[in-house]
Amino acid sequence: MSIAAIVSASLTSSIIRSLPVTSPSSFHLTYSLKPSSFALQLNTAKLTIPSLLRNPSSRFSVSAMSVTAQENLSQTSFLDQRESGLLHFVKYQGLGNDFIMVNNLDSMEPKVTPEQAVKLCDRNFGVGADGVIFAMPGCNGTDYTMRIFNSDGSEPEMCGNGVRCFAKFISDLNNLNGRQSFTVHTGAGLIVPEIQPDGKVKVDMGKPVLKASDIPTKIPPNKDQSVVKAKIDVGGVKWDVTCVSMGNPHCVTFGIGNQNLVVDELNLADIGPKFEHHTLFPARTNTEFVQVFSRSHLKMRVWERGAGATLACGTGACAVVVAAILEGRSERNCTVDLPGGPLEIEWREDDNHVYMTGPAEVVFYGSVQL
Ligand SMILES: N[C@@H](CCC[C@H](N)C(=O)O)C(=O)O
Repeated sequence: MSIAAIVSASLTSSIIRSLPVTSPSSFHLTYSLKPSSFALQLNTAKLTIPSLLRNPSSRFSVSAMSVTAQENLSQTSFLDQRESGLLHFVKYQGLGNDFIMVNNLDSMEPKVTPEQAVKLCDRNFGVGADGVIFAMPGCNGTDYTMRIFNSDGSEPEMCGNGVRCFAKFISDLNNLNGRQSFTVHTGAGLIVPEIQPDGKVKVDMGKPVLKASDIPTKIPPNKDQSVVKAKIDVGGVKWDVTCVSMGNPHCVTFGIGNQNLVVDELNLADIGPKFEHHTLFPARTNTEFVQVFSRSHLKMRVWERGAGATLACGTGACAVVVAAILEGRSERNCTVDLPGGPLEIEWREDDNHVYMTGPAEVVFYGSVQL
């Protein structure tokens, strides 16, 4: 696998949308190894980049592109790599949780295998991402289906930051005729994102699952089958944990006994894998370590199943607020600070659904040979 092109590290989605991409003969690209000095020079308007992604058959012929590199990038090899077997993608990030988004709207079969996803996600030898997300046709009456591979190639049921990126990706790919909300089928069931006037995405994440066997966890449950404030031994230390599924499994800890966590002091790379692979979690687990600032302001760090330490986890932030409420530590509306920035989370009493609001942005458009 080799990266054939990386386009536009600093251009925003709206600028990209308005960029005129022309017929092959008039497409001219000035490529620099430094993203900040990248420039795209185009002539008359015919196709937009999103329209190229929408209609693979109308993709430009790369052999007609003129490439100029400031450093000694071989023009021939750069173009040769783009002749066949290319995957066109858009890289998105939600609070630094980053994804390679694939237009898979013409098939229910992912265009990338789990093994290829591992290579694509590699930050040294690939594009670099926490996961690969596929936008697929809807099923069970939904508008779309979202599937995701973690950076280790495993397939989780859901991804909160990913579904916000998915919403922006879909609105770029498809003319939604002013509609800002649609339904998405996921492994966690029906998810409903809504793009807000300020560009952030609010997502109805559905109901949290609290029944131990459904999360799943083997921690002996309370009488109501939930696992709230249970003690488990991880790495020789007795941690207090509450377990929540947001479609995918989460183990939330506010610390050890009455000691409040200072999350910046944690050695996540040491303790995270011990939770993830603990025998009490038969499907492995995502783990959130939480510090409470006030009843409406929490701070968390996450060790994700199949992806390790990430800058943010949307389902994790939802699980954290559910756990904080169950443990009597917070109100139903909270700001959750993550290493990549804050998310607004609400666990609504009337419908028992969790709502997540946060950003999702384009990082760059690119093509890669699989
Ligand atoms: N980062 C995601 C969660 C992605 C899936 C997770 N690693 C799992 O295996 O469950 C989020 O924002 O929710």
